Amino acid sequence: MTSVSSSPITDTILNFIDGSYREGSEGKSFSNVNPATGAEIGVVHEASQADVADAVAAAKAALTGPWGKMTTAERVNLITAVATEIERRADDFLAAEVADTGKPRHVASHIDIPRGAANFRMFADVVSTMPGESFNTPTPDGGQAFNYTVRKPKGVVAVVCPWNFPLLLMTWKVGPALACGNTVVVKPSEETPRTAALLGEVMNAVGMPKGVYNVVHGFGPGSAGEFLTSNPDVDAITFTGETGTGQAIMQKAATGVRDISFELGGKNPAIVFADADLDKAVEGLSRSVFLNTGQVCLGTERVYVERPIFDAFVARMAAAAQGFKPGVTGDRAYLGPLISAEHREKVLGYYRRAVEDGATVVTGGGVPEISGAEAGGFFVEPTLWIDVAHGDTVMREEIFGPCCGIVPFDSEDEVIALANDTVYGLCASVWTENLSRGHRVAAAMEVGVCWVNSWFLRDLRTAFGGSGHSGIGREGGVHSLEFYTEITNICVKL
Ligand SMILES: NC(=O)c1ccc[n+]([C@@H]2O[C@H](COP(=O)([O-])OP(=O)(O)OC[C@H]3O[C@@H](n4cnc5c(N)ncnc54)[C@H](O)[C@@H]3O)[C@@H](O)[C@H]2O)c1
Ligand SMILES: O=C/C=C/C=C(\O)C(=O)O
Repeated sequence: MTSVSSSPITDTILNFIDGSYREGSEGKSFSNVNPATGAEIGVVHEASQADVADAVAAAKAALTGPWGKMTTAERVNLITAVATEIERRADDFLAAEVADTGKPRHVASHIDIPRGAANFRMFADVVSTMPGESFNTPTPDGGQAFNYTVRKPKGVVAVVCPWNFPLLLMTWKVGPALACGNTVVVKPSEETPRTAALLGEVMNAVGMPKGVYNVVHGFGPGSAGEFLTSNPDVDAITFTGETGTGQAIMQKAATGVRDISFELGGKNPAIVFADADLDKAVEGLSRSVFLNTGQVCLGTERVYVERPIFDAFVARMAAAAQGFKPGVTGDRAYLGPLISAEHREKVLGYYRRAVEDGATVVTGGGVPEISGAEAGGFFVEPTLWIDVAHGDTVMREEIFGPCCGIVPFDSEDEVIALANDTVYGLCASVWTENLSRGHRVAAAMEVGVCWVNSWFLRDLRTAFGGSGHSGIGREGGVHSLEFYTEITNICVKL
């Protein structure tokens, strides 16, 4: 059986439990919609609490089966084979991701799918090369002791993911989790079930022992998400999503004292100094505001520009914004749809709120005229505001759409204070040709990641995550090992 059985009308998307695809045991299902057209293209089988329990039990059993007995080298070979199979089936993953998200094919083919494979290769390397820790310890009797650490998998890891980069963000967790010898139960977003389900075919194809990788479909409260995070046999929870959801999951994780890794929301600032290379800043920031239709946690939703170049910057950004044509089938298709009608209403609510609060709409602010198959898609116009106050709602709350407010500043101290005045702390970017200032201001940002004269450049070995309401913990390179393993220190009296 495969992840998706297709009919002339819609696809049926199944759960993947203990190496097999199956419907939900309570016969519940929900609609899978293509956001570019608004049309139903599939039916997703919702996992019941019993199905989720079966998935957790299968993951637990796999820990003591062949998977749990494998050497690191054997695990590395398997997850490397997963990466190779994802690359071999890149077109299938591309079709699945585009169907679920409506995003333009060039976005998914350049970002989402390649990172799906890279996230497995990266952590195969990390676990193969990660040194251990040891100490020669003088002892009170004048002798010696030898201390060293061994790392063991945490166990069954619950992986709860969002809809904006479904394969990327799921494998960013599954890759290191499996590399470290854990097993996983994945709960993809209800909006984007396909690539997580499809990965089950890859796991079977490479000979991954059954129960190592499981997928349960559903929603959050009262559904698969809550059933999974409250299951007492889950040993750790890694979650990416909204801050409010993180708070709800954290309460469930407290039962049983499970470790958590959270990648949450943000309200990321960009600072453009008067000496910035304007071409670089406009290219980088227009991507940061409009890539993936602004549905990027690392995206920029507030830009502070040093006053002497404010008007020039606004004009250049407006021209760039108008180059992002809504639509995914046109030859210049750059701006895909938002993920759902509900999310579009949320974003349009912020578009209205900005104007109510006195903002000037430089470009956009509404819904584009689109005809044909995409007339039913969840599109909005790329939007820029000026005459926004730092304290306005659209400058403080995460919108998660293709829009940003632009505010002038006059001094370095002033703009550092403005940038850091938020409950979030995910990322920032600083644009200046004075690199001493670039280093200085970047270090002053209270965020997990700060880019200087760049954005979304990713070295997967680096620490990735946020502070404050943007998350708990860091993932990436050896930082993922800290979350996905338990350490035992062994002391031997010599
Ligand atoms: N920091 C990062 O790296 C990062 C990356 C991508 C997205 N995000 C954030 O994710 C959000 C957008 O994604 P979203 O709308 O899918 O987020 P969301 O929080 O609505 O949902 C995320 C996942 O959590 C599940 N869920 C919801 N309520 C739950 C509950 N009570 N218990 C268990 N599971 C539950 C959902 O079904 C979904 O699978 C934005 O806030 C964005 O900033 C952060
Ligand atoms: O929308 C958020 C994107 C997050 C990206 C990563 O987690 C990554 O690049 O590893």
